Amino acid sequence: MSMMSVKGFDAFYGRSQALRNFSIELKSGEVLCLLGRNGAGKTTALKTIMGTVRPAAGTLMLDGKDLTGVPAKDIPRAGIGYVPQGRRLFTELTVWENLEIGLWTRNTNVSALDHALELFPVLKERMTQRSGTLSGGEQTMLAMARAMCINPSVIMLDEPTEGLMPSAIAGIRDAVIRLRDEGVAVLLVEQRVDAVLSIANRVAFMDHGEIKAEFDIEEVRANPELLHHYVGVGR
Ligand SMILES: Nc1ncnc2c1ncn2[C@@H]1O[C@H](COP(=O)(O)OP(=O)(O)OP(=O)(O)O)[C@@H](O)[C@H]1O
Repeated sequence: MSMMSVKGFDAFYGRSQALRNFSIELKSGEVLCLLGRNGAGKTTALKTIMGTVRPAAGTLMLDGKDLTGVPAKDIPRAGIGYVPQGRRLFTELTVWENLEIGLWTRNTNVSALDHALELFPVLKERMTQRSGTLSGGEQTMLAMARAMCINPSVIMLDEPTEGLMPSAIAGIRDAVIRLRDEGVAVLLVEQRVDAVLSIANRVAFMDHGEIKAEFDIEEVRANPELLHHYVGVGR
């Protein structure tokens, strides 16, 4: 049973504070949705966990291992997969080459790749295609498959369905649910209320770099005005 724990992250861009005492706990087999208005600090929270933004204070633990201050390049090796906003694929490289980079990252073997392709069979037929020419949904699937190639205990997804058609969104949602059911801990930044309600186990509301409140999804379903209250969205 895997567990990631972030405690008391502060982060700054110059003199402006982007994270304030940011703390979350995430267990294997659950999806925690991070919700907040534009600029609340959601992406910064993920980048700070990945080590590309250095926290001024706070600790990061994964399965009892202290990852605080570990260089960004070693975070995926420790088992944290990341699908950044906009996917960040190597668009000039083929599907296979992008996946290979995932495998090299943690020296995982082909079983990790087989598993990723089982989740996203559409990629199997496109291994030699340049990834920049994939559809938006396929690109997101490739970014998720690449993250799966490290056999992650935790996977963090930053608005994976942004800009996708409804049919592609459903595919991504199913994939996230499968990852969760396989015991991966999922941290999801997602704006779509219907997606949040259908896949999250818990919701953490963020504002001005801080977690303001956290609820089990049942509480949010029973009190949808919470969404309006914290992020200004209705149903
Ligand atoms: N590289 C940077 N340099 C300076 N300020 C930054 C930088 N990146 C983000 N910020 C600022 O930090 C704050 C938090 O940004 P962040 O991208 O984490 O928010 P977000 O909640 O992910 O927003 P969105 O929903 O719009 O993606 C914003 O005020 C943003 O302008």
